[in-house]
Amino acid sequence: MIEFINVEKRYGKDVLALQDINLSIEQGEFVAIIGLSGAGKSTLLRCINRMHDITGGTLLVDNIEVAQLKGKGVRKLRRRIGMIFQSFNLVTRTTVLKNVLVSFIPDLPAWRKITGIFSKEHKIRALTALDQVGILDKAYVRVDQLSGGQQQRVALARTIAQNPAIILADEPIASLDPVTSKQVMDDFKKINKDMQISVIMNIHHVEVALEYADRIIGIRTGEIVYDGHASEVTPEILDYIYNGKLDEIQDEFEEKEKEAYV
Ligand SMILES: Nc1ncnc2c1ncn2[C@@H]1O[C@H](COP(=O)(O)OP(=O)(O)OP(=O)(O)O)[C@@H](O)[C@H]1O
Repeated sequence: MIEFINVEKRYGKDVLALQDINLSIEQGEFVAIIGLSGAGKSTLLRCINRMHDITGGTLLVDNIEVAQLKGKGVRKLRRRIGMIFQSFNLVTRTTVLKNVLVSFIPDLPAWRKITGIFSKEHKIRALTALDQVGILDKAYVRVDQLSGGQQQRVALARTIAQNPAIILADEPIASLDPVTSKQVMDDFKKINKDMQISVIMNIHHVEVALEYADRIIGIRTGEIVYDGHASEVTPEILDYIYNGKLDEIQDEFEEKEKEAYV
């Protein structure tokens, strides 16, 4: 469970990125965070795994106060929390399997780290993760030979191979076309339902958020202005979250999607 209690995040003295954040996310939820650019979505996500430090309030992950953790504690926290980025963060010159195996490096004894020899168990876990996202047949293919959607699935396999309790996804489909986006979102949904992994996702595509997430959190200038079930989100609520600019944003995305097809 993730709990934000009166959380505040400032960057320097002047930028108040998050304020009065009170939130409780149970294990196994699929949550989409929506809001205008600059509203504070990434900041909220990145406070959970301590990529950013909060500057006020309390943030608990499974009853552990994240701000109190030191080196080893932070590493342990991050083993429980997978992170997926828009840009996939893969080593493209090497194989899919090697990219997934990389997630085991922190678990290896020193001699294995040096020789780069992974155990049979690690290989089985990596191949199982690839199977779970439907790209087992690509295990020995170089990443740079895959499509964007396939690369995002490799990133997802690398994350689930760690056996995380939570996956944070920061705009995971922003650089994908609509068809590929759907495949990747289906993977997230499957992983969430089958493995009970919590998924907390920042997403610009409102209609995708409403289709896939169970719960929507709307952020506007650093504050939560909506927190409820996806089925209860009305056009008025969206209008408020997006400060009346939703149509503008949708047009912009449609343009970008057209470009992705070219
Ligand atoms: N490292 C930083 N240093 C200073 N200000 C920052 C930093 N990161 C974010 N901010 C500011 O904090 C606010 C929230 O930014 P954040 O990136 O969390 O928004 P966002 O909703 O994720 O936006 P986007 O959708 O464009 O990614 C913005 O005003 C942003 O300029």
